Amino acid sequence: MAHGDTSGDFEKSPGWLDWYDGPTMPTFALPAGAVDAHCHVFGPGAEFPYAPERKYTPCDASAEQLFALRDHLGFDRNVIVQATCHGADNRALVDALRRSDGRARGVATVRRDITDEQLAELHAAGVRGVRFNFVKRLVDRVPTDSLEEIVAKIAPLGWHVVIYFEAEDLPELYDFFSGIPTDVVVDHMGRPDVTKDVDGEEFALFLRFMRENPNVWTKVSCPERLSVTGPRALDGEQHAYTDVVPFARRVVEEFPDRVLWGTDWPHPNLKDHMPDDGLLVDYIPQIATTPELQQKLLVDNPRRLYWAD
Ligand SMILES: O=C(O)/C=C(\CC(=O)C(=O)O)C(=O)O
Repeated sequence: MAHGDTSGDFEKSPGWLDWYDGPTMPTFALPAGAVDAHCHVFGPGAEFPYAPERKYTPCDASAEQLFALRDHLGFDRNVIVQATCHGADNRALVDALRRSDGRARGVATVRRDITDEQLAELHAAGVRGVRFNFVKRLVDRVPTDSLEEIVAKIAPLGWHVVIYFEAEDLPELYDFFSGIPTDVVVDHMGRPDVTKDVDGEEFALFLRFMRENPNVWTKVSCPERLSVTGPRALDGEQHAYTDVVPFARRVVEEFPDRVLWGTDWPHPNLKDHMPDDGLLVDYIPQIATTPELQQKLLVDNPRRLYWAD
């Protein structure tokens, strides 16, 4: 289970939970061509140092380890998302994309002074989007000021914008997000508080946001991050995270052509437990209940967004 201290000059944040070693083989057979549309690579720190401005230091999670997990779980492809521990230094991401033989696309983090040449280089490596993190514990300041400037630069490339925020911040950011002209992908359904009613005001606002903005997609991922009651995806549990299921199912059923799913491996910043990724895959049929919905969620939608060319 332990992956040792991070190599190089880095020491993991206190209490850091390492990714689950030896995940089970999922019972749910993924459809051919399935995409894990939200995962990360971390370092290795000795080769790709963590960013000085990071809010946490993870354990290493290399491209080889990610691709081994992909093959074990039965995914065909990955979308690798830049995490805040690497800041706007996309070298680990680009290295992983280049090693993937075209089987991974990326979402980068860039600063407003990025040049067209640098963007072209990222595009050639397989980057198709930029991520803006509005989760306050992960960044020094929310990127409202730089977003418009960066979007103007990436829109001509056909890229989209990934936003990560907490449900309680959506009211304040609603109009701003609604003004983004490119496709927009919201991480983890905008992190709903699942102790609240799925028919309540908070989640209704998120559903309205998707309804009013047909360019908005969302990842129905990370039940392990959102769940309060569990049960956890451990010890063979086939009905994990039941409190998150109604939220994710609602989104999949109302917006079947604008949903994505990913493992979130190596699951940064989990405090409570580290899920068995095989059992996380077994969570999928609880939220996408028919083969048609599964095909859209896992194959058709991510391919349309990331492998259109
Ligand atoms: O991996 C995720 O999606 C969630 C994260 C980490 C993250 O997004 C980041 O560091 O950029 C979180 O909630 O801490």
